Amino acid sequence: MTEYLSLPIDDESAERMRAGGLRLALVDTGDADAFGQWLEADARGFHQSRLSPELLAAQLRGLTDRRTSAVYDDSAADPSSPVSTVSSWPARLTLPGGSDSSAWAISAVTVASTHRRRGIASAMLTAELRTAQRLGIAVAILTVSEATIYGRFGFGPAVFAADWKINTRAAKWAGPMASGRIHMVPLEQARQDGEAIVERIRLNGPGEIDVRGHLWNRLFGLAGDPDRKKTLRAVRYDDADGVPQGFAIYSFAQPSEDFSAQTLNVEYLATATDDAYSGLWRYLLEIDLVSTVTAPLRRVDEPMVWQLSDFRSAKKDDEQDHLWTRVLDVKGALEARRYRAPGRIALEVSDPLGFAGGRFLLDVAADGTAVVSPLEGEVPDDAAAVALGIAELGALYLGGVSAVVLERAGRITELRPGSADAVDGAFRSAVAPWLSIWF
Ligand SMILES: CC(=O)SCCNC(=O)CCNC(=O)[C@H](O)C(C)(C)COP(=O)(O)OP(=O)(O)OC[C@H]1O[C@@H](n2cnc3c(N)ncnc32)[C@H](O)[C@@H]1OP(=O)(O)O
Repeated sequence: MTEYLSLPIDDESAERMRAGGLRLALVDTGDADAFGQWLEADARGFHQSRLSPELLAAQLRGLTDRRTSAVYDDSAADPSSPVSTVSSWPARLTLPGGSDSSAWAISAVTVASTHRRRGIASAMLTAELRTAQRLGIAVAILTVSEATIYGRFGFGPAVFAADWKINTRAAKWAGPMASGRIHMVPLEQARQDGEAIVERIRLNGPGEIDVRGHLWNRLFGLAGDPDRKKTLRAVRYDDADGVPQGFAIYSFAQPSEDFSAQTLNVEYLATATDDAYSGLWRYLLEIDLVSTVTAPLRRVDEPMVWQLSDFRSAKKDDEQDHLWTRVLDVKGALEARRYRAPGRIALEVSDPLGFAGGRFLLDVAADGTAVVSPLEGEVPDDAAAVALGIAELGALYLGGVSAVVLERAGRITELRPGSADAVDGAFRSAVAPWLSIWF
């Protein structure tokens, strides 16, 4: 489906921009000049360097599958350079229960520092949400630069990630001994073999999206960034039958004074089996001339910690919100996922922006599927009941946030005692949701 690329720009936001002397438009990603200016504006918005010719060429080639919007100020000194950027596409988001569904992924939200705080980002984001609704997509998602921006648009933090730091001089491997073997592989080969592995495991836990095209190439340093490519190494894990079951990409940072105390950074690690997981972690933790392994953007409940002789040798350097979720269609979103326990839950959802609020009854069957119907009148006697904002529903959606905690924080209200616990019984995921990349 490519309808999302050509659907006309949102009228309401275009009108709002026009009233302020600005022009909201779709960017033709086949026009190298216009799209090149957009890509430069995007890099400038995140305070990144100007794009090298290689990086520009790779992005011009690799990002054409995104709906690309810009705001222009025709009175500016350089009117061809956008004063605001955003891009979006329908990603496949893994939901609790092992299915996936279309989610509107929003990225590259920038407003030039000359034009900030005039409502441009608000116009762009509400345009994105209306566009997703017009396409019949029930949920919008994004990874954020700051946790302060998106709550007002109805997004809640739903997936968290941790940066791990392991002291490899203290950590001794105490986990299972893997039965397969590790192969050094060129980056191009890891990219090729890795694609099938990642596709095989994508539905294993909620929160992941399909990583393809430019995003996928970028992981391997194959998206026009020669500096990144220079530093990366790749290994593949094959099981005892010779079948590839995992891979890792990593790089080294060398300290100036002690050559035997280098830091290995795990750039990406994907495994399809527990055996591959043990094999690759053990390999990464036992490399010579390394005293520290850092592993950013990993699971908050990484099993590796339980495979070390010294539990304290692995610490979280950081743990923070990663994927934010915005429900645009309560029925569509809640019926797409599965639940852990049968029961009935009444949800009174408020949405100040008017996209998806209302009163709903969620009926979960014994097989974990659910039907959502509008709730009119009294809450049925046998139902739990909570009142919550759309951002809180977004936070709960993938099963990684506790309704009991949100209730204690005053973020959701129990309309019947014990209802937050009932929500958790149905909504929580056995494994913490995880998303392995930024987008
Ligand atoms: C998914 C992603 O791409 S995440 C990346 C987000 N982008 C960046 O971090 C790049 C640097 N920052 C920027 O480009 C801009 O500052 C943006 C995009 C964050 C905000 O753009 P603006 O056009 O200034 O926002 P806008 O004027 O629409 O602000 C809307 C509201 O959000 C608030 N707001 C905007 N930015 C921030 C912020 N960084 N922190 C807290 N509040 C903010 C505004 O004060 C305003 O509040 P109000 O409605 O109560 O008055």
